[in-house]
Amino acid sequence: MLAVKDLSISYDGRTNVVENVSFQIEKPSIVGILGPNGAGKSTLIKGILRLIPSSGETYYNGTMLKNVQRKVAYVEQKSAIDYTFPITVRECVSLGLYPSGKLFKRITAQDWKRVEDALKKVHMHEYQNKQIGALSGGQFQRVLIARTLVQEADLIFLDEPFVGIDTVSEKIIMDLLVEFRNQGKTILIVHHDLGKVKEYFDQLILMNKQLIAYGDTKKVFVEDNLIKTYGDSIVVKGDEG
Ligand SMILES: Nc1ncnc2c1ncn2[C@@H]1O[C@H](COP(=O)(O)OP(=O)(O)OP(=O)(O)O)[C@@H](O)[C@H]1O
Repeated sequence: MLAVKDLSISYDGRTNVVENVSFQIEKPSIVGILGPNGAGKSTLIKGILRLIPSSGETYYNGTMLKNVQRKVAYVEQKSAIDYTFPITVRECVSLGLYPSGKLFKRITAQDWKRVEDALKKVHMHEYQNKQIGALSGGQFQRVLIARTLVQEADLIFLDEPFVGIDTVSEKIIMDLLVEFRNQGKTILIVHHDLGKVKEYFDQLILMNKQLIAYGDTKKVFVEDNLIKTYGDSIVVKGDEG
């Protein structure tokens, strides 16, 4: 279970961009984090992970999150990643073996087998010796998901993983995330395409600096909450399509 309590984050020490956010994810789920541009979605994830200073507390299965980092994976927004870094696909995935950054630990044959198996899962095995810079956006996102698989993370944070990627990659990733959820993992995804929300997410967190609503998608993804989150201009689609 993930519990976030009273999380507030400010970049300048004066104005909060995330304010007093509290929520709980009780069971293994695929959770969408939704809100307009600048709502603080990426900041919320970084604050939960303590990548930036935040006030408040975060627990995973009753333990403070910072004490279970081995079990937590984070795939940042594509725009924040340096594609020119000279590293092959299999080396990139192997970083998941030692998330604490012990780069020089010897990687055993068994470890490489795990890397290869993970690459097969995302249909990227034949690219394993290519440089990451040679991949398409969707292929690279699949490699990053393979890295979380190798890490054996139980709690996975993905920031806009489907932006600018092909539909084949999106389907491969989504199928794997469903498999992860069925194995007991929880995945939180910053997402902005409202069209696929009901299809993709078990639970939602709606926010606009403050939390608007959270819980089961069926209950939360309703017109009233969407207007509170996005404002009156939002066009809410009915169930017919
Ligand atoms: N490193 C930073 N320094 C200062 N301000 C920042 C920084 N990162 C984000 N902000 C500001 O914090 C607010 C929330 O940004 P954030 O990126 O978390 O929103 P978001 O909901 O993820 O937006 P988007 O959907 O556009 O990616 C915005 O006003 C943004 O300008």
